[in-house]
Amino acid sequence: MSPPRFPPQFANTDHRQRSLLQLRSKQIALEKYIYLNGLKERDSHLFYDILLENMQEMIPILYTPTVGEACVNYSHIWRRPEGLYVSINDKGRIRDVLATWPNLIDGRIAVVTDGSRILGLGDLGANGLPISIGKLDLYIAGAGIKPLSTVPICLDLGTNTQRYLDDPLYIGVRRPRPTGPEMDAFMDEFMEAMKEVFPTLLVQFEDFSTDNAFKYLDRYRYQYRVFNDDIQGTGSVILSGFTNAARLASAASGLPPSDHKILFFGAGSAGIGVAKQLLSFFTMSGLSPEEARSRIYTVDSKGLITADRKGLQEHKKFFARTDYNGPPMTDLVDIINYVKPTALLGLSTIKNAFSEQVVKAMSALNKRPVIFPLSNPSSLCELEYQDAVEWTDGKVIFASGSPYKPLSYGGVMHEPGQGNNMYIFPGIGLGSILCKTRHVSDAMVEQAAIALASSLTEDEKAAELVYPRLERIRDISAQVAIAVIRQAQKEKLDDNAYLRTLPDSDLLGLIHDKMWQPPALHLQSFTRL
Ligand SMILES: NC(=O)C1=CN([C@@H]2O[C@H](COP(=O)(O)OP(=O)(O)OC[C@H]3O[C@@H](n4cnc5c(N)ncnc54)[C@H](OP(=O)(O)O)[C@@H]3O)[C@@H](O)[C@H]2O)C=CC1
Ligand SMILES: CC(=O)C(=O)O
Ligand SMILES: [Mg+2]
Repeated sequence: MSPPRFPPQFANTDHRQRSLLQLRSKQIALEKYIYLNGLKERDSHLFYDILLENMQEMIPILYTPTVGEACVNYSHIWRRPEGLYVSINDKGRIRDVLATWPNLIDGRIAVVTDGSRILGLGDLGANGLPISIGKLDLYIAGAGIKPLSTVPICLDLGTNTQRYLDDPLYIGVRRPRPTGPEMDAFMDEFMEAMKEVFPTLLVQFEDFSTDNAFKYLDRYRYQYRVFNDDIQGTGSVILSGFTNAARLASAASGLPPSDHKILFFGAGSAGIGVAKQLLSFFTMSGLSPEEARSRIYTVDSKGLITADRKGLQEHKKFFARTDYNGPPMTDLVDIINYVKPTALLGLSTIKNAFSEQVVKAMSALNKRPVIFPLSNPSSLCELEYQDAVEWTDGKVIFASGSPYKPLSYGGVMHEPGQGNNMYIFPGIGLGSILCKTRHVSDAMVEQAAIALASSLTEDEKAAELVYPRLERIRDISAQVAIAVIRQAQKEKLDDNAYLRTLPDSDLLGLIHDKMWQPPALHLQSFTRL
């Protein structure tokens, strides 16, 4: 049978517009996600073509916030296999399961989640796969990684979420999650098998629950080419945004950078990962490591974290305060009035935790308070942008994990920042792949942050942005990638001698040349429809 024919008057631009029109005709965000997912299957080049042209519109669908909804409902909206599931029942033959992936030779980057903490939505089990897919779409769109070289993986290890175990359509293994030695043995076999099957692959750990996020990063970071996006990627992106925010705040207050004080609301993998990375803001401002640590305060569900608290988890100990000996301090306004922070960062998953009283307390202490409600998706964000602007009379320096739209207040347009690791991981991945680094070092992550912070254009600085505009993400990823490559070379972690011979301008050119572009659309590609 001959393939279906298309009317001769069909033109590529029509097809782009038709797809966009169909997308825009859907009123519900999850329906837009399902539509785009189908388009990717029918014609992936067209999908990436319109993604690159319409990032502001499409990234919030493919990534946070809508990807959160897609994950929560994944078993119900599932259409087709689109990633690799490695199940706890595959223990003993994980290598064979990985070897079923169709593009073994091309595999360069895998995003691996175990679904145990998807965004702030909790344990979604096997429904977590769309987060790996969404992150990899950002690698493709944001850093020009070839689609065929990306490997989305969800470890299907069970779930402790009863409603999924009870759901007849749940696509994952119906059992509680493994713990301790059983989980460790699975992860050891998985990582070993990944190295065997995909020898040059970079692994990005994504959305593991906090205990396992820290544990497996420590366990594998010098053994394999691996990094944890929630700890290191988020640390890097917030170091960058905070550096720019502190400059604006200091310009208003006259406060030297080293006098900033940061209060973290939320002390999980993201909160502590960011806090550790922000130490270098203070050390770069001239403080000793110990002085830097003293500028950071952390709060969890029990209040201000102090060293005298019984049973304090390991990852919270480093920032636990030894200079407060009073009764537990649990009210955020009290904590703010005690600490007197210049910046309040939310990584707590608690919607609207930054109430009007909280924001006004920050405003009373600071001419320009830095407030970053970073929890994802938007339904869990600690503070709406509109409230932040109104309650600070337009003075807030703001970045959130999920996107908000610019708004007008007091006759002036205000533009929020998006403090999301999506500005960092594509460049870290691209740089790591190109220079064939053996590991992703802390200094590489730090250099990525510095490159991102310095990437603002004059126009973006004039608009008082703390992050660049999303349309420039490929340029930004290229700058981040250069910084990552140069640092890997400095530490002799790289294995691509040619890149060492290139001056920065040529290296930048090479990076741009390596970025994948969707091929020019032509009608033949539609015969699959
Ligand atoms: N913007 C970005 O790029 C990124 C954002 N995130 C977001 O950060 C959030 C947190 O992620 P992660 O650290 O892994 O998650 P965790 O669940 O490990 O951490 C949440 C933290 O918030 C604390 N918390 C919970 N309830 C309260 C409360 N009522 N008052 C004060 N603190 C509270 C928890 O306290 P306790 O320890 O006592 O339970 C814990 O320390 C998620 O929403 C995630 O989407 C993550 C990565 C990147
Ligand atoms: C952005 C991200 O990685 C998270 O919210 O987990
Ligand atoms: Mg994450």
